Amino acid sequence: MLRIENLCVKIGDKEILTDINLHIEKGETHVLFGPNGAGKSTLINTILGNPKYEVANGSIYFNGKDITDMPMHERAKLGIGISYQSPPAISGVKLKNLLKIISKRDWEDVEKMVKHLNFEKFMDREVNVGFSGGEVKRSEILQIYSQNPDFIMFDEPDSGVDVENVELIGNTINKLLDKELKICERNKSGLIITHMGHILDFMEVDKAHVLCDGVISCSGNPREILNNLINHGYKRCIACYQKKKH
Ligand SMILES: Nc1ncnc2c1ncn2[C@@H]1O[C@H](COP(=O)(O)OP(=O)(O)OP(=O)(O)O)[C@@H](O)[C@H]1O
Repeated sequence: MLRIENLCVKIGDKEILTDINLHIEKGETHVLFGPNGAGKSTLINTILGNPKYEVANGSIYFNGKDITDMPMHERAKLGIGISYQSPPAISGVKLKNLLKIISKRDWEDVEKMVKHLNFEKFMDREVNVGFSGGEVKRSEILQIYSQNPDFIMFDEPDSGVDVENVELIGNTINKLLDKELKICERNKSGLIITHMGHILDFMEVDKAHVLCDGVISCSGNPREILNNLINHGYKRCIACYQKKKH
């Protein structure tokens, strides 16, 4: 579904991502770990086509199509979506009305999801205005469910969220990514960015990557990598990346 080859990304004169290779098949969900400033947001913004990020080298393919130079709105039309870490508040627009505009699903299904996320009382409120951290995450999940893209990036869906809501968000992401189906029957793929991996207690992912200083320093079994991070922090990953670099 998504293939990234030898991607180098700059902001101004500064190279932020170096030689990124990433392949996420249809039906797969990958997780991206990395310390602060590693380049995780840069990677997802580049996949989205945010013009602030310049692709200095390499290519991005989506369902076989080269989207490296494609504008953001066309990528969205192809089925690339994001659930943001800190989306803006939209004064004057009720959540219910926004959902009616962006939704590609039957309204009945959206209402079922509203109920599942215990979000009924937020439908008549202005989007994200005065929402707590956990409420913003649920609002984002609801919006991405309504838009129904095929490839979904979740930027830190578990940060600032209490245990009950991490479980609810994890279960909902599982639903969004067709996790109840066999991998060959799924139509969705995902990329999840997380610092500490709490969300992984409630969902299955297929592969993990660690990004250090703009380089993917290792990829492999998510649980193994997460246990390593819990026990040793990013120190070992940075040492590993420095060994590879020299
Ligand atoms: N406009 C900019 N000019 C120069 N450097 C920038 C600019 N925007 C981002 N950077 C740098 O790019 C690097 C990667 O930032 P990015 O936000 O992608 O990291 P991240 O892994 O998402 O971090 P975090 O986990 O803290 O959110 C950082 O060193 C950051 O300072």
